[in-house]
Amino acid sequence: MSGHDVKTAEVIVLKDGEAVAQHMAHWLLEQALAKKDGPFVISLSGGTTPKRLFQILAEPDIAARFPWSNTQIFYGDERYVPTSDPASNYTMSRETLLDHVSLPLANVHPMPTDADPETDAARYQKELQAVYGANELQPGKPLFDVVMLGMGPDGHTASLFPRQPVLKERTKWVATCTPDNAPHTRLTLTYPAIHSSRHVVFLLEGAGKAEMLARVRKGDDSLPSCHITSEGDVTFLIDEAAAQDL
Ligand SMILES: O=C1O[C@H](COP(=O)(O)O)[C@@H](O)[C@H](O)[C@H]1O
Repeated sequence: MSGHDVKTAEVIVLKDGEAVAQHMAHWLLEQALAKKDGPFVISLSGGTTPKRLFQILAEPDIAARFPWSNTQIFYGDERYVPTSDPASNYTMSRETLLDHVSLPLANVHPMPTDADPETDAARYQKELQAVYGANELQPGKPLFDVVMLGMGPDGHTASLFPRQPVLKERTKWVATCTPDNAPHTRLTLTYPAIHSSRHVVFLLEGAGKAEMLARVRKGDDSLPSCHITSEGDVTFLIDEAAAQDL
């Protein structure tokens, strides 16, 4: 996988959403097994796209080989709702994946949503810092092995929404965002936190993603997804429907 930003990113096109989810699951297993010098740290994306991937990771064939005890699970964004709310990204991942594998509880890091958004963003940053082992991001020492991302119909990714102050955040690792046209306040990783990664992988499927993806690849910098970078590599793993305007 190669390319430090969305314009130079490798684009892998597979037949359909099932093929994308299968490819990602096997690739993640390889990455996790290859990680020998510390924990395998992953940030999961939210929304509906990763659901099938999570189910595949929970199937016995992969789940039995995945080094769960060496894996730390974080989230790229969260809707500021209780975990009982069906909009919770954490809850979707728990129901499809976490409840079905031998992952120590201490290795799962849902974004907290029980104080207030600013306090909880700061708490989550501290939780990341504890696993990272430092309070400042250092080039050459990526925070994440893998950051999974999706993309919304307005070009948002994680909860980096168009025109929001969070897009200018260069210091915090986690921040709040209250989008104009989405129902919930969000917590989100910021650009610098996502940049501190070995691999960023956008998972996109369906014709609904096609136009936005084409605009991102052409460099429409009004779209938050356009500004995603990684000190490692950025890859688009997409299906044929999402690729139709490329
Ligand atoms: O709001 C969100 O949307 C994007 C895309 O979601 P999807 O349902 O089209 O897969 C997602 O990546 C982000 O994490 C989420 O919170």
